[in-house]
Amino acid sequence: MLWQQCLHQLEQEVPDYEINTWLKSLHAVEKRHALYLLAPNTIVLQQVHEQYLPRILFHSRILTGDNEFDVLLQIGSSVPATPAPTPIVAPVPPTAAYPVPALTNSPKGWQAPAATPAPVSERFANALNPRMTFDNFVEGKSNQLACAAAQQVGDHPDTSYNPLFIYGGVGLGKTHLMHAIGNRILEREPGARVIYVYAERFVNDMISAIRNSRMEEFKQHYRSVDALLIDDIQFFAGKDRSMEEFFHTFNALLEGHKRIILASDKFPRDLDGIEDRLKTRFNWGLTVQIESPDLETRVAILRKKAEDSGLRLPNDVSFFIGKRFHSNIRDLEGALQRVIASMRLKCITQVTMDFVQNALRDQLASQDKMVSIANIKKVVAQYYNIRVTDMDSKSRTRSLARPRQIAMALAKELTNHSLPEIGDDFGGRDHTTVLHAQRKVAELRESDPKLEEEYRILFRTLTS
Ligand SMILES: Nc1ncnc2c1ncn2[C@@H]1O[C@H](COP(=O)(O)OP(=O)(O)OP(=O)(O)O)[C@@H](O)[C@H]1O
Repeated sequence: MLWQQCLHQLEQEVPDYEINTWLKSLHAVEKRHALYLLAPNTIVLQQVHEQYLPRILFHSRILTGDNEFDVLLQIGSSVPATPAPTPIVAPVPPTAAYPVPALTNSPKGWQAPAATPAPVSERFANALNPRMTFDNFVEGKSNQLACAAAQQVGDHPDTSYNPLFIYGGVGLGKTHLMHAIGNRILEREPGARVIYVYAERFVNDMISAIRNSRMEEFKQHYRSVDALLIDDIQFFAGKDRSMEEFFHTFNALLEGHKRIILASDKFPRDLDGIEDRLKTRFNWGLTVQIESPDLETRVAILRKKAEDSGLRLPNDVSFFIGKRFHSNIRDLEGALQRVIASMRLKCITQVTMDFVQNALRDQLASQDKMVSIANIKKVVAQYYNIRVTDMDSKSRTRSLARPRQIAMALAKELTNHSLPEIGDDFGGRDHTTVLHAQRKVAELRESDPKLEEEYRILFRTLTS
């Protein structure tokens, strides 16, 4: 039960693929003021130890309210009958940005100093992820504006971009940018009170504050910050009391010239179930969108992430992965993580196309099902209100030829089929026709905003 609650908290801070790859492979046993986490092998043990242990310890102590609660990590499938006499792995020093209670090494294991109960406000606190910074955020056309605005807000306390509202589809970097802003503020003003929370956390904190008659403390906590960053604002939809409380928090912060940074999956006006007075306020500062990254940006992100993990990806491999995992960056990262995990398991140091195709076999198969040429033809035909058979016909009428060209360009961008294969699938056309279509569409996307918008809509429909 405790581990499930802990995982739930971690799911708000750690990408899904990391949760699935590392944390969900642990078997948890709670025993005598300790949580034993049993790892299936040394790779998982090492990764959990290096990356997540301070957070797990932090959440366990907050959740149990026991500042001496231990988390013990070991390999195996069962817990020894008596508690381990020495720490199974050495504690990781907590990072400054993440409020892990101070740890000391003791004969019993890891222990917090007995006389330092967590401040009550920590019950409401949530931390910034120090690994999400501007330095490791790769800029491209799709996120340039959002990134510039975020840097501005992080660098200048007196910015007029207040609130900064970032919106866009899943896994495109909104959360990363928010953490980067928070980390930048702390870098420049180490004493600043910066709080990052998911809207869900704000709501849960409020519910528990009401239940425990700590509403004043809750208000004080959220209204006394220098910067408040709230993610997934859409979660407030329909939660009237939370919206009311947030409305007052928002006003108090704005009046005090404190920074507010918000993120959501939609443009403020399109947020269903959110009060109008809030939507209007969301637009008072600057609203920026993050869009799906293009292939070059995906490849650049992939390379950066691989390099950060000490891996050099050959050109063909990075383009292959970048091309196949196109819908969002979280999936792209997931693919890379899977490749790295397979490499570690098989003790491989050089990555090849064959190895990657094998390591990602299941993911590629499900991608293939989603974005087949047949599906692209169907979706594009529906969108332009023409028949699917028109995609294969010889007609050169503009109303049919343009959608056909768009479908070919999408097939080139979203599938791994070669030009001749695509040509074949479009009524047996030559590969030069596909190449021409691809170039024409690229040119039109630059010069014709309407076509650019249509292309983006189709891209999103096919990849979401
Ligand atoms: N431009 C980028 N450069 C480097 N990493 C990125 C970039 N954009 C996103 N990422 C990474 O992709 C993952 C998903 O990003 P993030 O969690 O910020 O997405 P999100 O837009 O907040 O998604 P959701 O709405 O699902 O919460 C994170 O691990 C993040 O670090």
